[in-house]
Amino acid sequence: MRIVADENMPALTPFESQGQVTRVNGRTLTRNQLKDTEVLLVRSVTHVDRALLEGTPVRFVGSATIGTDHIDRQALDDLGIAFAHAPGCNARAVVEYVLQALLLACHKQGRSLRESRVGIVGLGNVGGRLADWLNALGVTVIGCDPPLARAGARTPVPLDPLDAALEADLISLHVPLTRDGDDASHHLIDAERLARLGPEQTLISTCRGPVIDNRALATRLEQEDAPLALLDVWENEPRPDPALLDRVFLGSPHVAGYSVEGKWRGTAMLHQAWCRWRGESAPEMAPPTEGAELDAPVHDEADLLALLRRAYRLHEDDARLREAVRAPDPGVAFDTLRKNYPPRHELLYWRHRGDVAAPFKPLVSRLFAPE
Ligand SMILES: NC(=O)c1ccc[n+]([C@@H]2O[C@H](COP(=O)([O-])OP(=O)(O)OC[C@H]3O[C@@H](n4cnc5c(N)ncnc54)[C@H](O)[C@@H]3O)[C@@H](O)[C@H]2O)c1
Ligand SMILES: O=C(O)[C@H](O)[C@H](O)COP(=O)(O)O
Repeated sequence: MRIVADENMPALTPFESQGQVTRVNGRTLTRNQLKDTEVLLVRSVTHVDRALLEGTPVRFVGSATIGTDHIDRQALDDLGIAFAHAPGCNARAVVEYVLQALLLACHKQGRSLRESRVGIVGLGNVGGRLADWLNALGVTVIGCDPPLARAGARTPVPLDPLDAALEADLISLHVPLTRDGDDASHHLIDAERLARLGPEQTLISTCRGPVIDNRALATRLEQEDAPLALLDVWENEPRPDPALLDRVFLGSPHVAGYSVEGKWRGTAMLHQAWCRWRGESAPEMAPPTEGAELDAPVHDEADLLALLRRAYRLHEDDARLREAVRAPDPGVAFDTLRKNYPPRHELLYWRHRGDVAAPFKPLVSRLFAPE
């Protein structure tokens, strides 16, 4: 069994014990590299479509990601190729990132997160968990998720229209990138919606770059009454617009979900799906943990931010990205940052020590609780 896998995919040992694994650059993968391949394992940088797969022996494609906008599902169906991805694999890492982003934005704007209203657009694995954690902190959350609303799904917060969520003090986007249908999210946040955001508001995006019209955002951020913006994802990755990066409060190179555990779960979920597809029982999975101690009392929001920064420092990603866009080849520099990303553990890897004031207890217990 010949397996081709993205070179940035960790924890491939279970695949290596059942096949011959070749690691490739996912960004430049071509059909020629798949001529003897039955299994293709990708991440979000590989466009998987008919042109890549037609005429190859590939029968199973796995993407170790939550998002699937890089996969042409219709083409896979037409070619009779099985597909699996990894829903929720790195959701926890993204929510930890967003919680830090919210606290940093509040600090910058001189407001308290607990007294602010947060709009969450998309209440799936990431947005739903974020809503739950913010509820636990006593924050008022305005949720927007038309597909869940239509399905009458149970959600951690009541659902409102998009325009209501966009009136919140801080807004965080968690929708898949889609281009068709009633809920299409391409340029969901366009010039007209950006014009309605004011200087006291914050816009955070960790979903996909094209959900915000980046050119319109760069123009809006030049204006005096601009909102604050924090972006992990960009149009035209790996070459985000340097003018836009200049104007955002904090930016990072699409790494909100880049925890050791999130990446590990992504590969493990594909291995389980592959086993099931082969008619074998799927092995149990549990990410490796070491349970190191993290001593961090929490009495106020500054302490909560300090606790989150013990595990991960968003400012470091911001500094690295600003340097990368000035490199001779910014696209290569962006991808190199992601390839050589320093190990970052989710909070559940640590054991928390230290006094926690009553208003913070429900959230802190969630931060360190296993799934
Ligand atoms: N930056 C990163 O590292 C990173 C990591 C993980 C996921 N992501 C992105 O975040 C997205 C969300 O992740 P998730 O795990 O929560 O996905 P999910 O599929 O669990 O949830 C997405 C939710 O968005 C809702 N939705 C769809 N269209 C909508 C619209 N137009 N308006 C409002 N809601 C809408 C869906 O009903 C669903 O509940 C992924 O699709 C992926 O693109 C980015
Ligand atoms: O959708 C996701 O899970 C993430 O956006 C994605 O995994 C980011 O990492 P990449 O696949 O580009 O390495």
